[in-house]
Amino acid sequence: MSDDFKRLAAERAAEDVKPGMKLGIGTGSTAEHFVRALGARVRAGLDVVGVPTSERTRELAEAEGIKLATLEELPELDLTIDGADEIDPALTLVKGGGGALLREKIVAAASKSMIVIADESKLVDTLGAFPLPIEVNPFGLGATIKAVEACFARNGLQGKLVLRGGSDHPFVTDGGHYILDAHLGRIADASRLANDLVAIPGVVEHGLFLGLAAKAYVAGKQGVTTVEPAR
Ligand SMILES: O=C(CO)[C@H](O)[C@H](O)COP(=O)(O)O
Repeated sequence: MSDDFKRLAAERAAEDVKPGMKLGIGTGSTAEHFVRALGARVRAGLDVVGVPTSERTRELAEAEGIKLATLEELPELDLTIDGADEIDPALTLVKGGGGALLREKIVAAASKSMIVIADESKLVDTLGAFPLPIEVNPFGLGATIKAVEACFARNGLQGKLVLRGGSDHPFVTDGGHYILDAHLGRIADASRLANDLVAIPGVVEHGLFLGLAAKAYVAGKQGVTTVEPAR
């Protein structure tokens, strides 16, 4: 069911793509539905160029026959379409469940607009039930973990910090980094936490996306709903 909702949201977003657009293309199972829907439109004659946010997305987009470029070649994009792990009423997101948060954030920030696609289970009142992914440089991992824990304490937060994949076989991102998943439960002030996390030298990026999403297409039993940021 949830996968059908993901597909519906993705197909709705594919309708917003206009000829000539330079597109950021997200990562994850919802984004994969978007890539397939976009591929169908491309094969029917739509001329667009996409910048993928992961190697996984690149492979699928290539297989779908979508013209691709890098962000070096196209540093300004019209629209990015991507999934999310959590979406709050301000359209602040938690992303990175699929491990692509760094490239996803760089691509979204280089886009004039970002549309989030999701099934309704991703809508939350307060972020934090989904573990917050924090991408870190492998160098000095122990010191970075201590600094991240101190940052949580300053922010009145506590919870397990788990190295994705475990210490024997850590998950490695497309950029060669590790991911720490922070089980915080509830993030009352995402903006403050985001600013504190990026100030830690070993932190490359975190999965809080603030002020990037213009709207979300969220699909559920009632069909696809357009969600805009609550002011
Ligand atoms: O941030 C992401 C990948 O880094 C994904 O957008 C997020 O994990 C949602 O995934 P899915 O669409 O599979 O539910």
